[in-house]
Amino acid sequence: KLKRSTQTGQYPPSPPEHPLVGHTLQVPTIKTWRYFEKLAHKYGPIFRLSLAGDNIVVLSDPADAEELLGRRSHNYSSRPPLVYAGKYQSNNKRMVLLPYGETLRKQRAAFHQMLQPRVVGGYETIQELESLKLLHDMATRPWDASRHCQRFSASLVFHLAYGKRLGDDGADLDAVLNVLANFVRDTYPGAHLVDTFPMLDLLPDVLAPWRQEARRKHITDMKLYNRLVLEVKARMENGEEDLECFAARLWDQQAKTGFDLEDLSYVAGTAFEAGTDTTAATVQWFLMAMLLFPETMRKAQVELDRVLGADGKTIPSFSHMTELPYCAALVKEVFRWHPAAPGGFPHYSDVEDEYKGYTINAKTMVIPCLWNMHYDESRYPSPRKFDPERFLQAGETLTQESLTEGHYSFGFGRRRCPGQYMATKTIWIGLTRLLWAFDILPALDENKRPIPVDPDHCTSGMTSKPLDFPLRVIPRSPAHTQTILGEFERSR
Ligand code: HEM
Repeated sequence: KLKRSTQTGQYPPSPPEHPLVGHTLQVPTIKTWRYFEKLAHKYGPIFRLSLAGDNIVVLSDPADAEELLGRRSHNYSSRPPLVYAGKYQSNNKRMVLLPYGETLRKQRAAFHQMLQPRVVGGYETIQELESLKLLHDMATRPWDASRHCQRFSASLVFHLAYGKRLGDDGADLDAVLNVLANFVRDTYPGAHLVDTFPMLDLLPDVLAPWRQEARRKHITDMKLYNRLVLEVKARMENGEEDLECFAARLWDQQAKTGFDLEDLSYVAGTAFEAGTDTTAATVQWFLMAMLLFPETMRKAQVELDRVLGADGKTIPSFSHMTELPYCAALVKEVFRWHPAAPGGFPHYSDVEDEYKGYTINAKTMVIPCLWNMHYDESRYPSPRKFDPERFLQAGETLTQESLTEGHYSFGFGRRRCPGQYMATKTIWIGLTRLLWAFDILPALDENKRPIPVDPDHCTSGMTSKPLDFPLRVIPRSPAHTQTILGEFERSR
């Protein structure tokens, strides 16, 4: 629990707290960001919570996040330590959970090399191929939209990491989705008692069965990730020298980076873990937005027909991006309207700091609440309305990089998402092609009335996506379907 410091200023405001357990019993474990929204209205853009022994400061104004997590990033670039998921399940090597230091620096450098704006153009072929498969799946099995979104994201990042596609029902897909499900569960706040009471880590193995369980998960994850990167190595040795994927680049540079098999496996695997759910959630939020704000879909389709012709013969590709400003604005509005990680990823401070007259203790979890930033009336008028026009009025020139700007969905400072340029292009091609190909409409009940959908019906956790909702995905014309089926056949 926070104690009043003697020399420095006061702590940020906070709701009344219990003398022993702080705010632990008040903070809901589901849709925590909506609770943060209420607190920000009452206590302002910087407030404090004390949760199960952790000091937390929640930031709701991007200017504060840019100052603390950006300009003062030397102090706010760590992550809260997780004994179960970080130390044992990940052997202190999983990037998303790493404290600030040498291992993180090396892993981020490897990511940067593979994902900086200058090189992401190299992945366009993969993105066009996987988004074509998404259209094909939607056209042939429209009732399974949510699974197609999952597959699109998983297969794309898998392809990028290991240079091969995920089969529809292959063992790889199940195995990697299983690792992902474990990871999401085990890093959720409160998932393991030892992370609330780190003292429990002092217990010997016989009294701490959770430790063996976490180590077993590490071994299972490693078996899969080792196999995948070793397969890439074998392919390179068997003559596929031009294999274009993360794992291949990591093997190329191994002498320089000094990564061992385990490091290499984690770096490639991390791309998959961090990139899959976030991308899938964004596509699913888009589908829901189209049901709720159909006029924005129509406007995008008018723009697409003007640029590509209304005959359904030309599928949009990256070469059309600058001619489609409304589609780009719509993509940005999806990131704004429902960020995939609405609560924000926690950063962690190393030493005590002073900001706007407040003391922020060492070892404080600093959470940039993306939801509050995106629902600030003064920045985004009528924030609940999905309105791409808000990004067009600024009159900015459109570049691929600008898709990451104007919203905060990729976080802040030195821990900002290293996949952001790749991710925005994936989302752009996926969404633009869906808009070109389909009318995305509410499902109808037995009386032919639209079945309402509610964005509040969503999952909670580090990422959030809508719970399955009914919808109709209808090809815009037989010619559109013909083009999709024809192009898909040619791509096989
Ligand atoms: C729409 C898709 C995506 C969204 C919304 C998203 C969002 C985020 C956010 C909010 C963070 C935390 C930033 C912070 O701590 O301030 C993050 C971290 C991360 N993202 Fe993404 N991401 C997406 C896709 C991807 C992809 C495709 C990759 C890799 C290919 C990726 C790799 C990572 C990694 C490795 C981290 C951890 C960085 C660190 O801890 O230093 N992400 N992402």
